[in-house]
Amino acid sequence: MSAISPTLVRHRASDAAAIAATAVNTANTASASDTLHASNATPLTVSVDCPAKTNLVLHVGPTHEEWGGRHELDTIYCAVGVYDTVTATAKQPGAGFSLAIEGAYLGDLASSSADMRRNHAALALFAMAEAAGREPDVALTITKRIPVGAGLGGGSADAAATLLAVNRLWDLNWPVARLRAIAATLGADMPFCVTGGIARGTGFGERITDITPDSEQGLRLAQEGFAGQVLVGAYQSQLSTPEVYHTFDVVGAGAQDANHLQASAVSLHPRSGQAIEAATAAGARHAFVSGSGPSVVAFVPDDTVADQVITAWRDEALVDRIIRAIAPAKPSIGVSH
Ligand SMILES: C[C@](O)(CO)[C@H](O)COP(=O)(O)OP(=O)(O)OC[C@H]1O[C@@H](n2ccc(N)nc2=O)[C@H](O)[C@@H]1O
Ligand SMILES: Nc1ncnc2c1ncn2[C@@H]1O[C@H](COP(=O)(O)OP(=O)(O)OP(=O)(O)O)[C@@H](O)[C@H]1O
Repeated sequence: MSAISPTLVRHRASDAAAIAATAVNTANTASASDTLHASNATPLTVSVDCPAKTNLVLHVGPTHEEWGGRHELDTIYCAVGVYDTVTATAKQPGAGFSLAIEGAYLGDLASSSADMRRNHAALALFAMAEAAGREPDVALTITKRIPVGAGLGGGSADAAATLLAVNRLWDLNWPVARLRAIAATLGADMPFCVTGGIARGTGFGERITDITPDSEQGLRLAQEGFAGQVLVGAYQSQLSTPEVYHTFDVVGAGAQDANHLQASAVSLHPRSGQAIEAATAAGARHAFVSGSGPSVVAFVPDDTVADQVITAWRDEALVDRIIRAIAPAKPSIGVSH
């Protein structure tokens, strides 16, 4: 795959909201007549900006049949300020659901064979409808900015955003614990994505213990450089999470790797390993494969080091796209009537 010159994209929640306001439906567009006209009571459209996730530590243990063959994990999740935006708009009763996806980097979501009913956001809507005993008469739009199949939990973020949006759209106001319980039936990363921030994940990743910034562990992580400016090195190619885990079962973890999946991700996508070495040499405090990869996350202490890492990645074309963001980050919910 010839590397294109990486483009630099900056993300702030306000940017995400602004871009979301101009989202244009590109598939399965909801017809205007399906959408309920303005009413004075409940919100008609709820918009959620939901950040990506990375893993500051990802220790992988044995598989468990009762978890569908998933591995036992002990991980530190950290939400990263690259945001997808999901909007949920009430439709006429019986109109059914619709899903539109917009964005410049849609990966395999752009293919005509992508089944909208299997999209993680649609699955989250169906799970909420079942739990609430309602029909999923909601028009969903997703504005994607989180690279797809990158190890950044993009699908999980969209699913979590949908849970949060529908919880508000239908005035359910269910607590986080209930939303996380529904999220855990959909995917390992999703319960964390409901709240973002920093948290420990155990089980297959779904058992969440929040780590607040002012806690001893939160302060220690910040002192170690796991907070502030982050550079994400993203790629046109994707990695399959199941394939990375299967490769881990063969090659194991790198002796010094905090992310036990790093060695298998790099064996499947060597450019990620080169990007980690270049970022470290350029002064990054931490550089590692994000989750199951291939994207690379680099925590940098200041603009000078950030520019050095960007130059190193660009000069040697070690990544295809560079995203600057802040970590940790949290979802934000907006309501319009
Ligand atoms: C790699 C991580 O992103 C790290 O946070 C997650 O472990 C993966 O989370 P995810 O993509 O939400 O994973 P799921 O959608 O639940 O599972 C996808 C596939 O990944 C593998 N998988 C996932 C989680 C886990 N603890 N062990 C696994 O072996 C399994 O093959 C599973 O069928
Ligand atoms: N809303 C969505 N956004 C992104 N991918 C989705 C979505 N819905 C379904 N998918 C599918 O899920 C697959 C994994 O996408 P995703 O971006 O979540 O990967 P990932 O970031 O590697 O996930 P994780 O880090 O949780 O393993 C993609 O191949 C895509 O086809």
